[in-house]
Amino acid sequence: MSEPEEELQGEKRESTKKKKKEKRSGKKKKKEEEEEEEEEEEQSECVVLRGIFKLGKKSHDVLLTRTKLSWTPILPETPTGEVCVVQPDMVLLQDVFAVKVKRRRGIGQQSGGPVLGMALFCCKRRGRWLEEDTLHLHNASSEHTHTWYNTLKELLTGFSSRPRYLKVFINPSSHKKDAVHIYREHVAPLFKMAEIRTDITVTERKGHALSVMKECKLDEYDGVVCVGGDGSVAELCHALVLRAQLDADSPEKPVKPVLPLGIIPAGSTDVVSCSVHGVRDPVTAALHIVLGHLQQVDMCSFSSLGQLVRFGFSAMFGFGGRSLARAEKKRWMPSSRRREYALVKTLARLRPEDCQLSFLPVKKSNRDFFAHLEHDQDQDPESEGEESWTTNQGLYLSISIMSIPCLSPHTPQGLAPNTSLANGSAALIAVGDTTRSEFIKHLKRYSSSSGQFSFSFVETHAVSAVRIRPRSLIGWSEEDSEDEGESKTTPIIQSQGAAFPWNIDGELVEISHEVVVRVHPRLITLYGEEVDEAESNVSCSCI
Ligand SMILES: Nc1ncnc2c1ncn2[C@@H]1O[C@H](COP(=O)(O)OP(=O)(O)OP(=O)(O)O)[C@@H](O)[C@H]1O
Repeated sequence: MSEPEEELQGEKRESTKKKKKEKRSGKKKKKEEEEEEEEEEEQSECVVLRGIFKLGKKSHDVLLTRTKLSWTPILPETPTGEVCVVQPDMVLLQDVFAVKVKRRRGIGQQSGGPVLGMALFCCKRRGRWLEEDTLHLHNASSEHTHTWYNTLKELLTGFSSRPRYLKVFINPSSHKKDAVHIYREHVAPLFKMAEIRTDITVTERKGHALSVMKECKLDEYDGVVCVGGDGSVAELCHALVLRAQLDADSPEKPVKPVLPLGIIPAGSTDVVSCSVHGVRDPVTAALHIVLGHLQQVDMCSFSSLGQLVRFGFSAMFGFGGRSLARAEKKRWMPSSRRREYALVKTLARLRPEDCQLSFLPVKKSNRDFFAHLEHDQDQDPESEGEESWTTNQGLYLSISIMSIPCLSPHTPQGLAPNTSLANGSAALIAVGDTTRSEFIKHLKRYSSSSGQFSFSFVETHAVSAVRIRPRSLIGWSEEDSEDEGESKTTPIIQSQGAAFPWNIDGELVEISHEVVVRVHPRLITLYGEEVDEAESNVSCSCI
């Protein structure tokens, strides 16, 4: 064998050896990790405390591990000596949000009193509803009870995602004007029980929350809470991202806010709240916050002529925008009547938009990447996995871009059931020109089970960006002002001449020129969890 050949063989042997070594060390590492996991599991299942408490009238053998508290009734021996095996009941500590020492107190007595035992305040699940539940454990020994109380408190402080200090914004003008009452009645008592401090701002006008968020000292808080409807939620989400951008001195690129946002629903539709809770319920929402359930959520930026309009979750152009613009002009009507009136009127004057629609589809591999991404991984896939822009010119009755499914009691599976909270893309739903009756058929299917997209005039795509360039110069104001009277609302973007109404997260935004929408994967963290369907108890009778 010649020298170079020998060298080559040597190199090959070396590389095979290296590979084998790497494989061995990989296997070793995996084994070590598995052993560590097992050890952790064993440790968490190790009994931390064991003692006797009365639950109800019966004495129980109570065990506390790092993850759960379980109890089994202590049964007297049967005369035959038979052993009766009873399965223990248990509560996971991840569902416990407070523990208190119980004392016997006379009328008017504020403190002291003999110890009776402990009360554990937990969260019980009923479908998607979270409810408060209390577990009473009685033992008159002060020492025994305090040992358990202190240990439980220490274990509960280990849940690092649970907030201790929250900045709360309440919109007193939301929907039925009962946001303050909802907060006081259903949310404040839970926060108090969980020893969460709050700093409350009752907003006085549109944009108030945004201006407070731009200036307040954020680092002392663990989270922000919004009590209001979708408009308030949108303002706070926008404010959180803007503030993060300002803090990071990043005027171009959106920056992920450090603080999560909790949403207490007090609006008329509560689409964002429904999408992360599955129900419109202030107690469920408050318990997600108290227990620190975090869900990362994709957001979009909406810009026109290179200027940021706002950050948000959804936008509707065409029918959705025009319908909202009509509803806004009848603000004095009750919200459900207003919505029905606007829907019917917009259907009666149904007309397509002549525009150029361009979009950047998301590659399947990119969607899979997000589906498998772990919560704590922080990669920037925005630049990856995109195909090239697709452009269509034509007539559209409606174009929607939604980065969340937009669940609501009216549309239990969402306006965009084909997207999820954190899949790194948005659903583009483009409804081409068709007859009024076909369009109504398509709309009606949203409130039933499915099939809303199985029409030849509807196309859907998973996208990372969309550009809509209206061709017609006839905007909203020119066409509709003569029969609608004066607008009582001020659009966020004032424009000169004809402008097109956009519905961005339920807020009316009037824009004259093209709009570019970009998806920003997992840009914001909300308190809640991914749900696939909202509970529905309403039906819309207007169409
Ligand atoms: N005190 C206030 N008076 C008037 N508007 C306010 C006040 N505080 C906040 N706002 C603004 O009101 C707008 C609408 O609020 P919100 O979405 O909470 O109520 P809603 O429109 O009744 O609910 P929904 O959007 O679910 O129909 C938001 O843009 C918010 O900035």
